[in-house]
Amino acid sequence: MGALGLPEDSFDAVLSGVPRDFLKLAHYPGNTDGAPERQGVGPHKDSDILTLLWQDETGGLQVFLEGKGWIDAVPLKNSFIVNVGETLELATDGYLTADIHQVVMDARHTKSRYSIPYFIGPNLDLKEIPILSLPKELKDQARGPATDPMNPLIRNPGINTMKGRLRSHLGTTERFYPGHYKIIKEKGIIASSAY
Ligand SMILES: O=C(O)CCC(=O)C(=O)O
Ligand SMILES: [Fe+2]
Repeated sequence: MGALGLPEDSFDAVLSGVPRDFLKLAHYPGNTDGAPERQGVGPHKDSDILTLLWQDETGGLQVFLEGKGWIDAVPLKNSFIVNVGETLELATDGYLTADIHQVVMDARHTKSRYSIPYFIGPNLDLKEIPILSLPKELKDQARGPATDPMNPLIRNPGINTMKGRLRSHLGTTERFYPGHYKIIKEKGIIASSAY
């Protein structure tokens, strides 16, 4: 919050409440037969506040840059990737934007990829994510949250988190939330994701 020119406690309401952070251990099998693509993670934004992501030296993670397309997030030893999540995009009214990323195990990646994302999530009991009162010079640069009809950013953190979970685990969604599954399949409004 200090980096945004705000008091350190400005985001306490979003960070408080029952713990809802989680850590995932991911394994993507290597692409050993030269197929154009093997199992990865489809393009998505993380729905949380921030993600701290450790990846091994295999590579496979890509970030979408406007005007440039997909670029490799080349592994840097002893470093973490920090993804801005949808919650921060909503809270800063689009001053910070959640990055669109994917994992593509193309023919370059013959070895298994291991990654450990740590998702820092919002208080699920809040009714809505508040908009932070950014200093004028930052506020002037805020473009408003993205309005992609394929991935609506929902201000209620419980519903937005649920959106992320449903699209991540389509098999479970089909079995226990058949109505939601139908919407995802028919309208495609929730892109594929691991989160
Ligand atoms: O495994 C990775 O490197 C990224 C996974 C990811 O983007 C996610 O789980 O949200
Ligand atoms: Fe992600």
